[in-house]
Amino acid sequence: MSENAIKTPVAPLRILSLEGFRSMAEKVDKHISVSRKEREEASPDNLSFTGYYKESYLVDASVPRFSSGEAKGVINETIHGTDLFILADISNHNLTYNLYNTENGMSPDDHFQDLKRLIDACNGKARRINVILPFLYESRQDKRTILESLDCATALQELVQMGVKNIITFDAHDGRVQNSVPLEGFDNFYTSYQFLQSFLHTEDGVSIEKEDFIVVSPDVGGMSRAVFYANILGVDMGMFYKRRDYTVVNDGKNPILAHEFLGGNIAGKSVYIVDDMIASGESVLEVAAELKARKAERIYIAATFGLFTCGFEKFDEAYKNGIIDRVYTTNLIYTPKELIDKPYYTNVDVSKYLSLIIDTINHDSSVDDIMKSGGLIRNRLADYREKCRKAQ
Ligand SMILES: O=P(O)(O)OC[C@H]1O[C@@H](O)[C@H](O)[C@@H]1O
Repeated sequence: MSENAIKTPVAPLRILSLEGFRSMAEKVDKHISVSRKEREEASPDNLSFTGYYKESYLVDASVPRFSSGEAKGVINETIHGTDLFILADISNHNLTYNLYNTENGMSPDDHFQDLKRLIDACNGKARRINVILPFLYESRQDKRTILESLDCATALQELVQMGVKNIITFDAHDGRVQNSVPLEGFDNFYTSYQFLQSFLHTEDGVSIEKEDFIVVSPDVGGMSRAVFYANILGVDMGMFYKRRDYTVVNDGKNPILAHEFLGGNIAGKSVYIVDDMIASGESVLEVAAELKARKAERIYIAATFGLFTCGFEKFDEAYKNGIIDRVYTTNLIYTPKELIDKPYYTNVDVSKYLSLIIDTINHDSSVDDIMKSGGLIRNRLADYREKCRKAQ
């Protein structure tokens, strides 16, 4: 029996989603409802907790706006004494609001402000507030090296000052940003199991043996991620580093002169390029082209967050020219239908994992086991290898 089935929850669970993340919240809600129903039916005596199973845990809330662009957070039902999980996708650029009679696209700042409005609207009534920001707001502005704003740390501090007790995120650009809020909970989850599961299912039959498969990080920052995959798969890894012109600054960044490769032989191998995010796509596509020039066989790109800030044209082209074979990103952020429909795209569903995380934290159980996915991955890989062996 899982720890969650025997430990009383901190307080009744409720889930409040910002508008841009409702589809994920609905999926998560369903998973929790189903598992709690099963748990309650399986051991009715263990759960003397009223309202444990609910058809839905979602809270009715909204953020209406004035025509000036100002807004307010409104919660339309009681959340008194609850363990409230607020979900926000600050990257959802598909939403708009009326600003002086023009449709203004929602920016990460707008979403973050709405998140704070809804925390404010709770008016101290929830027993505990947990915030889930899968794509951590301002995660790439996580350190200060010049006279510049330290946006991620400041935002985390703001949440904590408003009473947030746990901040939950995924594949943070640099997890050390949690040091900015040392006295409250900060959990950074990885989705390696969900990625490999989806990859092995989609690329059924592809050889993942050392002589045929290699993991590559497109930059130094992503190296530990690639090392994890290479270790668990038992294959080699390589990495690129960006050679930059430090005398020039464009859009706040030093332009990249070249992607230099450090690693073994690529020729004839399938390459799994792993990264935290695809923003413009420049990094992964340049790296893919470099790998193809080194005679890579197939090229798979796996990134937790697919922002695609410059659209899909360059990816379409790369696919058409045989540079890339498939792109995997998760549903932890808004995924446009246009992307879902691409022949080279697979969306990795993380909703069940997120529901397990919420359920576990609501029970105040340790998240250690769900964070450490090594055992699960090993079992899945063993099954896959056995299947491939039999098929030979
Ligand atoms: O090259 P694009 O896609 O614009 O940017 C994404 C990359 O920039 C880095 O900060 C990320 O970690 C990722 O490697």
